[in-house]
Amino acid sequence: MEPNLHEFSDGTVLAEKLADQVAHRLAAAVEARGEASLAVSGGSTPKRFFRAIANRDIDWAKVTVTLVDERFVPADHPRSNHLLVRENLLQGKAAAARFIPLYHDRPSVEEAARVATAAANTITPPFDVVILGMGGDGHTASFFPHGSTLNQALDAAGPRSVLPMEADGAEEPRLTFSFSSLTDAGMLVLHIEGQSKKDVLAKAQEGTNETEMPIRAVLHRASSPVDIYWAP
Ligand SMILES: O=C(O)[C@H](O)[C@@H](O)[C@H](O)[C@H](O)COP(=O)(O)O
Repeated sequence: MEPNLHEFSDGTVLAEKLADQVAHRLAAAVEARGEASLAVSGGSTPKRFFRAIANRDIDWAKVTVTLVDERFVPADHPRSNHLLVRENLLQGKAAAARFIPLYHDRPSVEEAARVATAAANTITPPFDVVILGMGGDGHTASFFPHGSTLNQALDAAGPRSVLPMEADGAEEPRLTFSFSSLTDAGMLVLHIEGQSKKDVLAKAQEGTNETEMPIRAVLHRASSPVDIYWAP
């Protein structure tokens, strides 16, 4: 299934439009089921989107927010995605949302992943909305090239779970939802900005080697349609 490319004049216009679409999807889920779920990425790109969605007028008390991946650092560490979400998304109206962290203070990232998997299993699958980013090396979530658990993480038949991941491209051990947890979302979005990311996307779309560019797994075999949101 070919991804749908949505291009915008700048990151602010993109953030507002994406926030409209995500809010609509979450509100519809709450209307239909009495609950909704949103899994977001960390990094620098999502910040404007977080601030835009935070004040959309939906029943946030019925929305569960989590992360597609997390650095294995405490929530007060500057590289924590939980910190990023707490400071930019779980504000205003969205402060009422339930947040499920991936980081847990355990002696190993493997033990933290087991605890995170149990906590994540309280979220009714599939996610209503998943927002992925992409690194310049073609990673997404914490599916890093040649990552320590990459084959397991990208296995479409694998269990819905949070896995530990270590890789040369990751500054610290990571916790990441598996491919099977993320790619059947009601709304599956890849949010990238800048020409260099667009060039990386084009290279990813041309090739097939997922170990080299794990984003290819999402682009080529996600069960949900992929909506790419891009601005210069
Ligand atoms: O924890 C993370 O870093 C993210 O989940 C990661 O997958 C991110 O989406 C890309 O690295 C892009 O990051 P930027 O938006 O900062 O380029």
